[in-house]
Amino acid sequence: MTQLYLASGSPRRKELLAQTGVIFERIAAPIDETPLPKENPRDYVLRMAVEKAESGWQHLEAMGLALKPVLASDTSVIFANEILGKPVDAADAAAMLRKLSGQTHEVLTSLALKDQSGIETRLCVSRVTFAELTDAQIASYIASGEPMDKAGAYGIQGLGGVFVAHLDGSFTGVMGLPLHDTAALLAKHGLGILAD
Ligand SMILES: Cc1cn([C@H]2C[C@H](O)[C@@H](COP(=O)(O)OP(=O)(O)OP(=O)(O)O)O2)c(=O)[nH]c1=O
Repeated sequence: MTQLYLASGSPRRKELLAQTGVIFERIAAPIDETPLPKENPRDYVLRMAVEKAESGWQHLEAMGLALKPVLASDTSVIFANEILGKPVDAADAAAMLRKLSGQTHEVLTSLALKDQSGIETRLCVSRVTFAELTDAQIASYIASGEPMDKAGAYGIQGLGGVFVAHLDGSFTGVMGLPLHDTAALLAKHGLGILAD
């Protein structure tokens, strides 16, 4: 029986949550992902997860589904205090990858768990250092199609992993769902993943 709803359309989040063995269903959680003027990146990613979880909860209520906890998450790449979301086109992806080349950036992944008692959040912060990328490498990476639906225009779990010279943080967090933080949050709400 379903223990949890995942308010996400991300195939990465589905795959990562499935690794825990929790029995879940995915639900829609449409929100407006536009940052507020001068919004701090940490505030932004936390607000996105909260809005996705609230939207998912409303969807459950509207569909008459059982009110089980709703988990949502958001991933943004932050470089020089700028929020790099998903690229809008190939030129945008190339511009993002040129910025990240040879530099260290932060990947922020937020979690929000909504249930009848309220909503709880967590923030996972990772630091990722990219190797220097040539224009030819950037062009061939974009031609692979991998960057387009990913924050910061790369996927650490795919071909983009070859750009990552160093990671200080959570691999699963960078990929879209930090499993250590997720397990801790779920355990607090009675959804233990491993026996204590
Ligand atoms: C940095 C990075 C991001 N990503 C992905 C994870 C997320 O799916 C995406 C960031 O976009 P998000 O807006 O966080 O998520 P989403 O729109 O894909 O899914 P939903 O809002 O429905 O949950 O970037 C990777 O897959 N690998 C990476 O290394």
